[in-house]
Amino acid sequence: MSPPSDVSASVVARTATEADHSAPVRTRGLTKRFGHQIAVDDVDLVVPAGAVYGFLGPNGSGKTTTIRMLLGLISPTSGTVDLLGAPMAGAGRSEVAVLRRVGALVEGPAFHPYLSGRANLRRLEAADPYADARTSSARVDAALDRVGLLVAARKRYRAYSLGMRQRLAIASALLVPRDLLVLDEPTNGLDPQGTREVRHLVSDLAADGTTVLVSSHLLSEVEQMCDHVGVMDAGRLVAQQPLAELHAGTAARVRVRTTAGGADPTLATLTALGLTAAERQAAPGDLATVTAALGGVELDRIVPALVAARVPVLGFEVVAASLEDVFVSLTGEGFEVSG
Ligand SMILES: Nc1ncnc2c1ncn2[C@@H]1O[C@H](COP(=O)(O)OP(=O)(O)OP(=O)(O)O)[C@@H](O)[C@H]1O
Repeated sequence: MSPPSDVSASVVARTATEADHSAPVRTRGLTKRFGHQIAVDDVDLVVPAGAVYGFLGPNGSGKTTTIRMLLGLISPTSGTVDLLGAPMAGAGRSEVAVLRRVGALVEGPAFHPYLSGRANLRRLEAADPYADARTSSARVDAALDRVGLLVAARKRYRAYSLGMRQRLAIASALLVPRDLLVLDEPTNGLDPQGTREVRHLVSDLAADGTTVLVSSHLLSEVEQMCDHVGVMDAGRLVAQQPLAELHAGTAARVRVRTTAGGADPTLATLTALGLTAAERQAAPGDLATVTAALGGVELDRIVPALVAARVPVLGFEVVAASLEDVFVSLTGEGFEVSG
């Protein structure tokens, strides 16, 4: 679907002008086709240094495919990827060196249920041809400590809660120091407690200066965890902005409470002033609430115009559009807002 609103037009325009050459993740025209299907379509992703970047989009919108291309797990049909300032053109030595500084959780590692958390990480360490065996045990314990699992290090994996299992998976991505962490839907399938644990862990890692790219199909999660957001829809990146800017740029609506019944003149008055998408909802006790998008209409003209039209105004307020409104306008109906 093409971005329908003026909101989407402005945020996409911004994407094109954004020029941050120090960005830990930058793609240009990144595209992936599977047969006739375009899974990722001309994506210019820019993840600024130090950001917690929420890669948001409905299931099937192309997030995982994009992440797999970033990490060199599949090759793009066209377009380029720069990670930590270096072009990722193949599987050469320089690419491997860059990828050592990138921790990733795409499909979680397979953990052995009867081994402890610590023993599981040691197994993964032992399988890493680049790992220094002399520092292995210290690094395993540092990673366990980083995700708050040192006290449970000797417990068997199968006794771990869902949140602990996911934190162990993130620990496996932290066995060597990382400048960039890429997490694909890290809270998928977790209970609320596990989700909170992962969210806090991501905040802690970001506070230490690690840039984090985290994908999610849940708006509430991105709102709570991230400071930047990129929105995918049907393979296209339809918005990319700091979250605060997206909030600031959202169209405000006015809300009028009135007792005007019958042929209520409120809708017509607001529309005549230039407000758009006016809606009336009846409320108990002869009350009605009329809302409309403010657009560029001067606020101080509204109440006098309503009074002149003999609308009994019981209440008048301006409400900022929620991010949910913005994302629904970008990706259409059916976008999941929370889990
Ligand atoms: N290996 C593949 N072969 C064919 N089609 C694929 C392949 N991988 C992904 N696709 C298709 O590409 C599209 C994007 O999938 P992708 O997994 O990247 O989306 P997503 O946003 O990560 O969604 P989800 O959260 O459900 O994984 C989907 O229509 C999917 O069916």
